[in-house]
Amino acid sequence: MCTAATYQTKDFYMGRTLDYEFSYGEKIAIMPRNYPLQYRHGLKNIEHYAMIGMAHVVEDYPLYYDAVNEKGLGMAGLNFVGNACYQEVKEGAVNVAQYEFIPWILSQCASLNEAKKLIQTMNLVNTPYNEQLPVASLHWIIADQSGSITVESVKEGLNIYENPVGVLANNPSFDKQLFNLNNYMSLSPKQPQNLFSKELDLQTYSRGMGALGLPGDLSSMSRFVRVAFTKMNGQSRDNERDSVNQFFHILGSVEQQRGCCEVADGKYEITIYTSCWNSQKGIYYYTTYNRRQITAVNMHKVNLDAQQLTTYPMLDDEEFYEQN
Ligand SMILES: C[C@H](CCC(=O)NCCS(=O)(=O)O)[C@H]1CC[C@H]2[C@@H]3[C@H](O)C[C@@H]4C[C@H](O)CC[C@]4(C)[C@H]3C[C@H](O)[C@]12C
Repeated sequence: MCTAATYQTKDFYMGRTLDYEFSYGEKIAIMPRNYPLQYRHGLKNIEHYAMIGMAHVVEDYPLYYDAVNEKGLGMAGLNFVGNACYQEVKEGAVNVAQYEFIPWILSQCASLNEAKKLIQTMNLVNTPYNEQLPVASLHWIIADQSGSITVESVKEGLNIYENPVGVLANNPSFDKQLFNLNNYMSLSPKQPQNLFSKELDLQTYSRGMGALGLPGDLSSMSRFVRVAFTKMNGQSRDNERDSVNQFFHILGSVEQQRGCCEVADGKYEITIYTSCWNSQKGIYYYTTYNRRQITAVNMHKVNLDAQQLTTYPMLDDEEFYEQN
């Protein structure tokens, strides 16, 4: 399972949890403007926007899971197993392999509006990166300060949904996730009133009773509701430290602890990492299952006019702060 969210304070933040039972080996990868970005089906854009994100890097090529570009447009791919369906390669079409979708958009689009237009021109195809790697079954959230969309390639074609919540989880399709929120409209951070019956003297005997009914399980439908509620009601000051901290708390509401979600005998899905980027500043923050300390990589600290990819290992060891 995975969950992605956006968050607006003074700056615009976005990120995701990456939940899985094994890791492909992740790195934080900065693709500078002159990295020779070539596409599988013949498209090329040599000079492009720079981007930073989490990727599995093969042969110096970043297979991005999530990333943000220097213009503040961000994107994350989340599992959409059983629903994702890509096209066959078509002669004469703008064929974009599923693993190229993130760099294809982020290298060319400075805003969500530009992304919406570019997506209309694309034929998203099922080409795998190589024979060792499967075709990933994903759907995507794309967002900047102006809003969010969800992109789902299904057997009927490409669906592009406005995403007014700025949240994405896994199955089912986004329209159903959004509709499901109707079931929770009475939830509130305030204490409830007794609307149950005038004849009964019902009392609020604990704080937090306004959110009674907020689903606490790990299913994606429930995580969608939980993150939406936490994000929509969460409060923080608007400076960097408080915004980033608050963002990690929002996604912390759907973290997966080892042991609670068994996917095969003795195999458990966990939150391998959580990311949060500041779209304006190009800073990519992350925590991992073992490293709760927030770690930051700033894309503007490398030469963004270079040609080579810069990668940083995803640090995964906890450093306890010894106070005495
Ligand atoms: C498994 C990851 C998604 C995690 C997730 O959504 N879990 C939910 C599980 S469930 O639905 O609820 O069952 C996805 C997100 C991004 C994916 C990776 C990226 O798409 C980049 C490449 C794409 C290649 O085709 C396959 C390897 C890969 C390196 C992908 C491996 C895997 O599919 C990743 C890592």
